[in-house]
Amino acid sequence: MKKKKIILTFFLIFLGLTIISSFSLFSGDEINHGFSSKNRLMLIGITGFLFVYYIKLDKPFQYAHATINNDKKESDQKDNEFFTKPKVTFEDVAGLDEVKEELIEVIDFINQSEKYKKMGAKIPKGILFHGPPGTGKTLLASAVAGETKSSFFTASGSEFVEKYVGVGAKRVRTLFEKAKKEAPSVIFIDEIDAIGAKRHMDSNNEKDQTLNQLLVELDGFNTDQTVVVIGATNRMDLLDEALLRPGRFDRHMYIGNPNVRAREEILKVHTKNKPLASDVKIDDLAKKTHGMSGAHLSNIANEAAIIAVRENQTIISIKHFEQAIERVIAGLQVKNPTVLLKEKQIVSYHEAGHALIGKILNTDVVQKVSIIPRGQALGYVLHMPQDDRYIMTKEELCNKIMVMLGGRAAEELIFGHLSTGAKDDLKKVTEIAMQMVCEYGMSDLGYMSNNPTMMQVLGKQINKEMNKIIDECYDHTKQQLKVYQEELEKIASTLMERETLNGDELTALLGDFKRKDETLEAV
Ligand SMILES: Nc1ncnc2c1ncn2[C@@H]1O[C@H](COP(=O)(O)OP(=O)(O)OP(=O)(O)O)[C@@H](O)[C@H]1O
Ligand SMILES: [Zn+2]
Repeated sequence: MKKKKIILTFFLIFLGLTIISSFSLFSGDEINHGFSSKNRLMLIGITGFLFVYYIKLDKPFQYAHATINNDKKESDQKDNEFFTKPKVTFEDVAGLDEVKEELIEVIDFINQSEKYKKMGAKIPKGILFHGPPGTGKTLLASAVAGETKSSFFTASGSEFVEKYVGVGAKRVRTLFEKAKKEAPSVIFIDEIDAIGAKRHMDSNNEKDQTLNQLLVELDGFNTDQTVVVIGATNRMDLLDEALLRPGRFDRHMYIGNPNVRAREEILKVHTKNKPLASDVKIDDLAKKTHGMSGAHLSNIANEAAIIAVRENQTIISIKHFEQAIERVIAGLQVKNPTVLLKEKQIVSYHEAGHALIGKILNTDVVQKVSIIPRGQALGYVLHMPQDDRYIMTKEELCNKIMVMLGGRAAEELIFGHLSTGAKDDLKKVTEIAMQMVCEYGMSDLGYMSNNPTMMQVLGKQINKEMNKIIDECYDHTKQQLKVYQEELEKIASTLMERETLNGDELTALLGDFKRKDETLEAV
């Protein structure tokens, strides 16, 4: 290949020179020198063709070059390991005002570290974000780096345990070394519970070594280095005490699910660059998305846009958002479901039971009842609380249980037997009853506050109290359904026919059904 290339190089030089000389000779008499313009054109054509061939021949050299580039890329990648470019600032983080306010002090420390160092002030180097998933912990940490134009290093606790098996402790050291070298920097360790969970007294396993290294690193850097470490977890209760001690992760910030105002802000951020129809009212959407996290809301905004594109629309309307909410809450709609007629009947009564009890007790607003299978559910009722609630009374918790038992009670009332369809309902009911007894002191056992020793000793009595609550709620639910059986049949048969009813349709279908309230009092 090399020989061929050398010969071709010489030949091309020779041809090139001939063409050049043909031009200089041409200044005189072209015919005398034997270079007609036709010949010259032919010569240029042949040279061009050979040149292309020459370039093709050169390809292996290019590959070699590419390999060198790849090697360089790999070494760059190693250098950039853990490093992420922060693309957001506080403007991109909606709501969370109290947390942002607290973080302003940290930002000031990074931006004006000299001011603090002069005063000998020790600024918290370890901050712990804790709270449910998808509430913006990662986003917030990235925004701290963005606001301070710091280098941003991210790692996940589970990565140290799963990806870097055997070298977790070494990777932690590397992470801190890099961050110190690039200071000012922000280190973000997500899922910190994966390495920071309580150590076992007798074991010296790899996870413990990684955690020990993390503790060493946290203790190791002083105020001269402007490095702030932010950890995040959904399970703060699992963390080793040592990690939370002063000087380590000693500032704890709870990042919870957004309230209605924050949901509105988050939806605004995520619909900012999307063409919205005039029927989309962000404040209404915020009310309809109770209990959802920022990640859910960003998902809904994106899903609504995708649905609109799928329908060949140029703007996103409220109907697309409603479909997106359903998709996010209830899962994907099952295409061509094969549900037997008998099953469809059972599901219709089951969902009608939930919806009707919700209406009777006037708990949350029923937004939709459907027997179209979604995800693993054969039917579902979407209900949303009217307002954000922070305190609930015993009566309200019982009402919640009754709505959940409405499905099972309707099945028993109409068909005289039970089915497996109430599995999830029963799980949720048991959870609430357990909280009522063990956390809220709402049973005859009185105040308990989730004390593990007490729970062990009183195990049987706790069960008895929980059963008492659930049984009473179930009896009451069945009574209600008996009184309103006519309405139950009406909802179920409409569902059989139309498969879905929205909140307004349900209200219209029931009319002034509460007229029976007096009868119920007498039951
Ligand atoms: N307050 C918020 N403002 C704007 N967007 C938000 C907010 N909270 C969450 N989001 C959106 O949700 C996405 C996921 O959030 P993020 O990854 O920060 O949550 P997280 O709390 O770190 O979750 P996890 O605990 O599961 O790691 C973000 O990329 C963003 O699009
Ligand atoms: Zn149910």
